[in-house]
Amino acid sequence: MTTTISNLKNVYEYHQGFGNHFASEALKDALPKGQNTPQKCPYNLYAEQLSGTAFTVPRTHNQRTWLYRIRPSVVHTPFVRNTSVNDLLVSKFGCEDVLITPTQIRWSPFDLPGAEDKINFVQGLKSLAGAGDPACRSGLGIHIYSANTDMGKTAFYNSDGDFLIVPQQGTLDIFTEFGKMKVAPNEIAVIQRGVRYSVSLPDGNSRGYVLEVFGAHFELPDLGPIGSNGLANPRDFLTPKAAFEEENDVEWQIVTKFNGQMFSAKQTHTPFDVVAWHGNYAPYKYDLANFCVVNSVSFDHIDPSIFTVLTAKSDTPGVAVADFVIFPPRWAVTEKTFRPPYFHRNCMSEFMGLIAGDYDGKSDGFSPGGGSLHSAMTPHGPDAAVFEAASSAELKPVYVGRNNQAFMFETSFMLSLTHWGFETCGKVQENYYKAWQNLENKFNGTL
Ligand SMILES: O=C(O)Cc1cc(O)ccc1O
Ligand SMILES: [Fe+2]
Repeated sequence: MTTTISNLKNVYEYHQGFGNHFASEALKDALPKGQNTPQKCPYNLYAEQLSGTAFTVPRTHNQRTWLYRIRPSVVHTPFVRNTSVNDLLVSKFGCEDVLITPTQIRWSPFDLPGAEDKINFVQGLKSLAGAGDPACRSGLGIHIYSANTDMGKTAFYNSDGDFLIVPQQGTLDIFTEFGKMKVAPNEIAVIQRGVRYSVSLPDGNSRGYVLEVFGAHFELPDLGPIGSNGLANPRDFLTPKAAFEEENDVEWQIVTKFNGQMFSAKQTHTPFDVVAWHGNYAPYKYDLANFCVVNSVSFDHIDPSIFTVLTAKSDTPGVAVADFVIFPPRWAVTEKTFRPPYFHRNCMSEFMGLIAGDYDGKSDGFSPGGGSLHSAMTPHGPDAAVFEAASSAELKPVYVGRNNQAFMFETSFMLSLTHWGFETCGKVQENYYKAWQNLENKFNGTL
């Protein structure tokens, strides 16, 4: 017999704030008072802790949540290797068959699934590039997803790292153990290691980008002399409030990526049975329109670190495993300045994607749903057309694209490419290098 009782309270309601310790109840008094593990929990719920950091890290870094649920998540059959879920999601960049090149790469928009294909979010994830290995808790993966089907009674959790998800087309309706959140293009979501979720696609065809970090969690960047406000403000981060369903005698599949391999297990109850939770390890979303842009109001092009939304720090101060950086709509007002991105070679590697509109560094060929990779020490910068136009443009204040939203995953790791990303996807633009070939010698020897 099947019973599904949906508790509609709190659905798409959110707690506000970044990194807060929240207390969330879908039923009144479902959280134990004054302790975590009472002999009997309210409503006969089971107490379960989800740890996001080692127990013993410094208190300021400690992340964990207590979940009060109808059944503990251990009630499932053994995990079995399941290669049919997805074999294009790659994690072991140090040892798998990957490709290495310093050359500049640009991808045309990645294909949406064909109408005859039924691809859900987990099946639609494909790796483009990455570094390191989840087993050593070090490195990152850069993936895209392209999907058109709800996950239904399949829940996914990533045992390897945190996902920062950047939808480019189609809203993601995500049922997590912590509650439900809707994430539309121009919003992002972070779903940490271990958190179970199922993605529905109310708009059908959906596409986006994923940054996976293996050994770190995302933080707000330090603001230095900027002071205590600006960039991504903590109160604009939204974590779902507890919302649960009760469902028995219904088959659920739990899928996990564990040390780079896909596994699945079965259980006969919903994993979304958390009636209450408290703690600071919980998924969240953020609307990029809330980013408070800080930039030069006098002269010169400032480094893109001013646009950092979130950073996953390495153990070296100031050096990120990966930064999530955006190029949001903003006023450009600098005087006597070449305003677009400068020519440069960076010790970091830069993967870029485009959510909507244009990017001021490129005149064409960089399109929403596509991407580019400029790896460590590989030269890049404005294309010839952008250089010509910006070198003689009138420097009045201009608003840079009301609907533009480009972003960058910037990493201190050196990235390898997957076969799918470099070959099979068929989206790599052979002629990308030509974007710069018309930059002529204009040297005239006199001032
Ligand atoms: O390469 C890019 O387009 C990203 C970028 C933008 C910018 O304004 C300065 C440096 C940089 O790497
Ligand atoms: Fe760059």
